[in-house]
Amino acid sequence: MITRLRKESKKLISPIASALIRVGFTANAMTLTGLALAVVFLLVVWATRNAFYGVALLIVSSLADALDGEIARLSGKAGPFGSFLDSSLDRIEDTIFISSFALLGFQPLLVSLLVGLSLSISYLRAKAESLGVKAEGKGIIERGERLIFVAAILLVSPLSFEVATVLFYALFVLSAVTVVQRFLLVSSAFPK
Ligand SMILES: CC(C)CCC[C@@H](C)CCC[C@@H](C)CCC[C@@H](C)CCOC[C@@H](COP(=O)(O)O[C@@H]1[C@H](O)[C@H](OP(=O)(O)O)[C@@H](O)[C@H](O)[C@H]1O)OCC[C@H](C)CCC[C@H](C)CCC[C@H](C)CCCC(C)C
Ligand SMILES: Nc1ccn([C@@H]2O[C@H](COP(=O)(O)O)[C@@H](O)[C@H]2O)c(=O)n1
Ligand SMILES: [Mg+2]
Ligand SMILES: [Mg+2]
Repeated sequence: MITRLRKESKKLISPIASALIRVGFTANAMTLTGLALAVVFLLVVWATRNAFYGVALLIVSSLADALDGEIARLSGKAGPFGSFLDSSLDRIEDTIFISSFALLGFQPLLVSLLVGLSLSISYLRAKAESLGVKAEGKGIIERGERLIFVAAILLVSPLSFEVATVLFYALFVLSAVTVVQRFLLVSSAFPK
């Protein structure tokens, strides 16, 4: 869903990306910055057991994920390596952000299953694209939506663990639905 925001978000993202290019930031440096912020996020949540501080890091890391591509495009350096780096590090960041729930009292088994669902959503897109099937924008909960859910759960958990748990289960179910949607998208594209 949020992928459709891409055009609108350019108004916000492009000026920041241009300024960063002027001070010498490269797309790959921004992609790596997103990962570094995710690692710091995990250390902060581990040390404080309170996600409130981590949310700011998650937001900036997410912003870095939106910025890296824009820096690449505006500097005319978008390419296959950057695409590989961006998507690969996204998976590590997704793993880090979701795994932090285990530090906040969520059921570790469900947390690990949710990590698996999140990675499966992205794997199915990658496999679909390798078979020539477009999967971008397909599925009820893509990465942008997942990040928003994760941020909401982290923000709410210190205030009401019950509400955070409802959001966690909602994210879990929506992620499972997205896996099925993307699976059906690809399986229906080819003769059995
Ligand atoms: C109810 C309240 C308590 C709500 C609380 C939540 C708030 C705190 C808001 C949190 C916002 C923030 C945490 C998340 C939003 C930012 C996020 C939308 C930006 C990153 O978007 C994802 C990015 C991913 O696309 P990309 O092509 O780089 O990567 C692909 C993706 O990983 C695919 O995954 P999937 O398979 O689809 O799951 C992989 O398959 C692909 O391989 C891979 O390439 O998208 C980039 C462009 C976005 C579409 C544009 C959106 C930009 C944002 C609007 C920019 C602003 C974000 C600010 C940080 C928001 C500030 C919020 C404010 C503080 C409230
Ligand atoms: N280090 C990078 C990061 C990204 N790219 C290019 O941008 C595309 C992703 O754009 P987003 O707006 O979704 O981040 C990616 O597919 C690459 O083409 C890059 O070249 N180098
Ligand atoms: Mg990106
Ligand atoms: Mg990305």
